Amino acid sequence: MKSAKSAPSSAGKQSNAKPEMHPRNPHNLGYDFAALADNYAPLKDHLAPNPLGKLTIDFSQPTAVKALNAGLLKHYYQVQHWDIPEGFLCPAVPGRADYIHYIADLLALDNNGNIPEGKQIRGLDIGTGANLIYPIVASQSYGWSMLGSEINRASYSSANLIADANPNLRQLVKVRHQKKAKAIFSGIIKEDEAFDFSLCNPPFHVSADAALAGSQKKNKNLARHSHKRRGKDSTAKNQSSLNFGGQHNELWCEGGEFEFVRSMIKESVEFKKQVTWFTTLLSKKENVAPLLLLAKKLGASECKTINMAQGAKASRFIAWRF
Ligand SMILES: C[S@@+](CC[C@H](N)C(=O)[O-])C[C@H]1O[C@@H](n2cnc3c(N)ncnc32)[C@H](O)[C@@H]1O
Repeated sequence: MKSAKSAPSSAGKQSNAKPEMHPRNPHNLGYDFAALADNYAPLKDHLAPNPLGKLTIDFSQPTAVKALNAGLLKHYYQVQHWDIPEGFLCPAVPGRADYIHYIADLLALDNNGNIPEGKQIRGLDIGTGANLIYPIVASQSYGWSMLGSEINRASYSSANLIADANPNLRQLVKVRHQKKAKAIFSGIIKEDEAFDFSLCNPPFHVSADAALAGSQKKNKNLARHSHKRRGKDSTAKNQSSLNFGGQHNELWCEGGEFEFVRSMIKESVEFKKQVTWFTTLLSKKENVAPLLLLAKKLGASECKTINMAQGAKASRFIAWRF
């Protein structure tokens, strides 16, 4: 494995993460809106000073969040053309980047503490979404080859369009359509393929109703914060708009994230010779112990929980290998 960077001493740390982003995360210092807009002009239309006179955007407005993302992806990841269809999940880039940097630390454990870089490192993103966010960050941060899988036709087409529109992505990123409703790895990983890791941001709600309620709660909070930040009236229109998008079938599946990851762990046994580290985000802390227990029962030789934090928000992913 080629390596240029060393993992920080916190590499592979399994608990008590500090409330800050990964040290290599370029979004650690917050958004420099002026610099982003200089590099991506459409963002200018969405900038306004907050009550303290600092430039910001209205985070409750989907078009503003989308413009911020396009600006971030251009500035930090050399993505010249990025767009998603209306209503699809618009990712918060800093948190997604954290997952990738912690995976790099995980891989460094088997590489004398050095972060492996280059296209010989292969990653698989289960459910890459219409936005292709993880393959973008992984390929442009570390030069890794990434395969994204996606079950939703429209998301699959959108992810492919993004890769096609950017030669730096197309060189390293492939997307495959998952045709089987219940499959995770099967139909995606070919017999002669091997991956250093898989990652996943699973659909986490148990039903369409729960997904809708979750989105509405999130948007209400954002509209309230945005109102405070910008000293503007928060309107009913703001509160009902889906700022971070997320078609319901992107955000929910039968049984929620627990069932999704349970299937993933069970299916991972069949692919244990082809994937070194299996990983997935878990939004609910209480799902960690039973799912890792299942992995152990099915023969995993090593299991980890990697805690992350973006400001006040704690998150985590689990990792297992055979
Ligand atoms: C929460 S979204 C994550 C999207 C994107 N990775 C992100 O982080 O913004 C989950 C995605 O998984 C997709 N999905 C659900 N089941 C799947 C499966 N069995 N195989 C591949 N993708 C699947 C959904 O269509 C959706 O795009």
